Amino acid sequence: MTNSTANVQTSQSLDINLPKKGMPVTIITGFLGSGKTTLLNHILNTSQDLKVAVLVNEFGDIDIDSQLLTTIDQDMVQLTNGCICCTINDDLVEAVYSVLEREEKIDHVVIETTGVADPLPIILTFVSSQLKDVTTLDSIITLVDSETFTPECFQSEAALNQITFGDIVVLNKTDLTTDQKVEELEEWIRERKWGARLLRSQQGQVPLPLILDTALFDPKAYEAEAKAFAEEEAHHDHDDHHHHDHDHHDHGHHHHGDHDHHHHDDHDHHHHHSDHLTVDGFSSMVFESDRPFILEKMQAFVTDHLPEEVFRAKGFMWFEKNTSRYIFQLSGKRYTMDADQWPDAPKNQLVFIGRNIDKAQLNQLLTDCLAP
Ligand SMILES: Nc1nc2c(ncn2[C@@H]2O[C@H](COP(=O)(O)OP(=O)(O)OP(=O)(O)O)[C@@H](O)[C@H]2O)c(=O)[nH]1
Repeated sequence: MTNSTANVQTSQSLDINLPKKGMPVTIITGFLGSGKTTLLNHILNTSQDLKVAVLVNEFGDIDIDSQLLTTIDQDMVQLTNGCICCTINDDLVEAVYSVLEREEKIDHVVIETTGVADPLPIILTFVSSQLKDVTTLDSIITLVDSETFTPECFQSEAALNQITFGDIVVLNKTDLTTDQKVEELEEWIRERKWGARLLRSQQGQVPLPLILDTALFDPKAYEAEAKAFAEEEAHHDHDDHHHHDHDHHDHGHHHHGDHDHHHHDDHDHHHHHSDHLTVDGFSSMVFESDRPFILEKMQAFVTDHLPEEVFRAKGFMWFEKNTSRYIFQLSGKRYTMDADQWPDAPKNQLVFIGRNIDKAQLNQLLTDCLAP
């Protein structure tokens, strides 16, 4: 189709000019530590011909996830395989547009949601906002930790909703549990979500054709909720005096990487906020230090003194008399520390997530592990 833009209405003409209209989008959800980032890395590593743009929605103030995908921390970064990664700071619509506006080839957008959030607001943003005209939601993938997941799961409504919304449910970490437990889980999930595609995996290793370009998402299932969502958004927009322009009619003027977010901060009508406060009773605490840890103290802390309320932790550790960077991953009772290299000056950077964390106490325990 060429030269037809002159005939279309102004409000649509820019969308039509958008190079990546109709972009397929996959949303990855799943509870804390279930393997979302691992699956994302699998997608990035095995999708040779497919150019994937990644949007990361982080819970916690530092950006560990996008650093685990690559080693640069800006709003939008180039991954080593040429894919791009963008952090959803405040505004999902903005983040999606900044991807669609890019000139290089992109075939698919994958969004990793935070483990503690209900994915519904993100889904509804795609089916009810202006994004519905420029993107196609392909499927919602829910990751499940087969070892730790139980239907009573952490009394978290979000964890259950994540399963209800999954078009594809990946039972991950099957290496840590028995076949029988996996079968029971599958049965339970089938009862809760009829027709979902169920897959089993270790380290998120699933064949990409089973999870990308599946067209399993059904917008009709969300019609009523989408309507209510759109009305509520309109209502909030109406109340908001200095509301910023959500229409991207001026998108041609944006320069990538310098999106101005400060005017979003003083109002919270965006349900898709990656909010740093409390989601479903969970909160996060960030610990950063330019002093190294003492290895023995840190190990004793992790194995013996970690408060029970901490369910998930991750980040980078620096130890005295040691030149490696350690990637720390803790999920439930398990943790790993994998050595690699510092991309720049060493620095401890950790995020702890859990319910009712005593932040002052946790901060003190960690400070006590630092070298003098
Ligand atoms: N044993 C085992 N470990 C796994 C598997 N998949 C992922 N892991 C590990 O589980 C931990 C959590 O994985 P992530 O991919 O970071 O989980 P996530 O869902 O992104 O975590 P959040 O972003 O905190 O919600 C990491 O240490 C992974 O290496 C698996 O199949 N088996």
